[in-house]
Amino acid sequence: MSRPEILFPLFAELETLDGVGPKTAQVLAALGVARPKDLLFLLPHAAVDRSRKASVRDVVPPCTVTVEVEVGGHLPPRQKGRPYRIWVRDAALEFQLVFFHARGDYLQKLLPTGARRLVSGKVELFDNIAQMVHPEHVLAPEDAAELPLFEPVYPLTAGVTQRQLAKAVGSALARAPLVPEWIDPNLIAREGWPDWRKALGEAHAPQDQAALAFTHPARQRLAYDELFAHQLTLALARAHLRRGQGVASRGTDALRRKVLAHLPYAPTTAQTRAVAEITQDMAQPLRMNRLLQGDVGSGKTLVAFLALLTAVEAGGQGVLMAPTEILARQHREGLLPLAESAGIRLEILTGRDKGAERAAKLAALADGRIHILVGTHAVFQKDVHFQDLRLAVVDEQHRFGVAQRMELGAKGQAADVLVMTATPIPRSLALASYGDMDVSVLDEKPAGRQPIKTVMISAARMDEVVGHLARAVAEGRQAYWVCPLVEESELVDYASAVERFETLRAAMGDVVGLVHGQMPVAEKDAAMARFVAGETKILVATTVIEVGVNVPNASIMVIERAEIFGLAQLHQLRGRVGRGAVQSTCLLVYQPPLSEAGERRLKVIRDTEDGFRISEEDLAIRGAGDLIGTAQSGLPRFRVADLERQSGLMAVAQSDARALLAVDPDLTSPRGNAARVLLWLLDQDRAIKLISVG
Ligand SMILES: Nc1ncnc2c1ncn2[C@@H]1O[C@H](COP(=O)(O)OP(=O)(O)OP(=O)(O)O)[C@@H](O)[C@H]1O
Repeated sequence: MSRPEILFPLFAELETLDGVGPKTAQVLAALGVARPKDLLFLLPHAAVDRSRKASVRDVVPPCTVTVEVEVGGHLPPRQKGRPYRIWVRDAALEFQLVFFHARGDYLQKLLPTGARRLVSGKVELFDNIAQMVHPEHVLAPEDAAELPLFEPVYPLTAGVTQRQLAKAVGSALARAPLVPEWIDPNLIAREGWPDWRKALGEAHAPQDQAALAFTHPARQRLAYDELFAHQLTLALARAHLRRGQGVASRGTDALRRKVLAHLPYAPTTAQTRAVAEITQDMAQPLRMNRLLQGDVGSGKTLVAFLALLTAVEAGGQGVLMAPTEILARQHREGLLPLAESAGIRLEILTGRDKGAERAAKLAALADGRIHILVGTHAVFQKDVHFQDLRLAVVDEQHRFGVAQRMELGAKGQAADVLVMTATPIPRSLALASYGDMDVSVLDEKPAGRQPIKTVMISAARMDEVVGHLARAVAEGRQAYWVCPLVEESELVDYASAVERFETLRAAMGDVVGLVHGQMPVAEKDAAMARFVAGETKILVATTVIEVGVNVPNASIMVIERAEIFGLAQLHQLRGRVGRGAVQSTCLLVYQPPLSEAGERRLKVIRDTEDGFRISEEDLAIRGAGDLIGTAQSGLPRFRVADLERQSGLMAVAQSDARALLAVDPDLTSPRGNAARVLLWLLDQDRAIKLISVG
């Protein structure tokens, strides 16, 4: 489907806008403004009161004021480095305009003696004389209308001025067409929201401070538009995936029974429930698109494996994709005995497989001799063919976005998709990231786990930390030691893993191992393997161990410079211990002095092990944009909507979007067509391609 014609002017080149040349266009591009329409959604974040006063005498300096003046006379600097002064007089008072490093001929032109000018800027008292240093605006009285009484302030990037931006926005606004309404009329009426064009006008021309608040109807509406477009995309993706002729994979329970009998423990209630939800979904002829969300250590891997067995029981194959080589290998090690007990073949495929060995694996995969494949991204390479892929499990996919999920489904005719994430996220964010999926939650940890003892300790007491560690190692325990960065940064004195490794090794000998992101993969694996085998007792690491690493015997976690880590990250890191039956300890080592905010954050970690609570606190402290690092999280970057403060709108948008698609799956009704316009405006048009009817 092509772009609606009414939107053409908004999709023209930026240079077609007033006051935008090639240079400005480049600067705007850095702001994420590619087309005139993007300017519409670049809302002012503040505004300056430029209401006209008769005299600077009417205000109490220092303060921004806008007055009309008559230029009295110029006082060029008598010495280099001194300012250039110009006497002016408003209705009641004489004062000075002050310029540093300004050229006299330029100022003579701007403010000729005897002329009348509207000047606006900050006045302050200097030697009891009112002065305005570098007025922000100087206008001829006949141009006064150019300066609104309440001047919007746009987020700026170097290289473009407020005035240029305001002009470009104005020019884009003039192109905003009358659009059909895409929001549910009942909702509009209930909320008292303006129509789209009016909302844009009001948001860009605030008349008072209240107009800048996220609660203002114009802003609420524009935020809702954004959330609605996003949820519509997710709902379309969901409908599309489910519509893709799914295969009903009905298990026989035969393999699962064998594996469960072999396990040294019983699944938790939550695991059993999740498996039931998943297998029920797999038995449907619709394609499954499901998220398995579970806090650290809640036992997601077993759930995924039982789902994979269901695919095999139904006569098909399954694949489990991990984000890193280390994790893929760990899954293989953990699952191999279980696969053997079920009498099926499980293989691993990563970027390291080459030549004849790889070819043999691919052949075995293509004719169905391999039942379950575990691996990295390599499992989705073009030449990897399954005989009958029924289920794709993706581990730790908070690094993927909706677009990648759409691609993933394309492998195998209509494989069911199960995504595992250990990142507990608040509901509003979960809806933003995973609104296209159905969700199973593991909200229970396996029995017998002891709470982790978490303490905050100053780096000044490093000797005690090392002493504690030495005693624990002597008792046969294992520990992780996490450092923030690999190489000593020139700017910030972060502890470096390499350096820490060397000092610990000097103190404790070769029971100390090292693993960091810059190491060659083979070395990394070998270091991990030595730790898993218990050959090394202390593993100094960077955050590469953050996600998913499982060494149940490790019961101590030292995190150095804990105050600079994010809460979610600390929670993930700490989750590496407390996986066995012994009491585990987590030492949050901070560099004093600890800031108030730093202390508050570390205390959150110290006081709870509940990932969902931690994520709520994190959201409260940091804000949604930061929370999972939007760029890599797949969480869309909302331009207008504020996920923290407008989170309520997200749920409304989701049900509204699903409701619209229920009655108009192809978006062909008048409201459906209006929604298409919205999707184009907000760069969600790829969703339209998912609709069968163009
Ligand atoms: N029901 C259970 N009872 C006891 N132990 C279990 C149970 N289920 C899983 N485990 C064990 O708990 C540990 C953690 O499981 P798993 O690695 O699947 O956690 P996870 O949910 O993937 O957590 P993370 O995201 O932190 O890696 C493993 O050693 C696993 O064998």
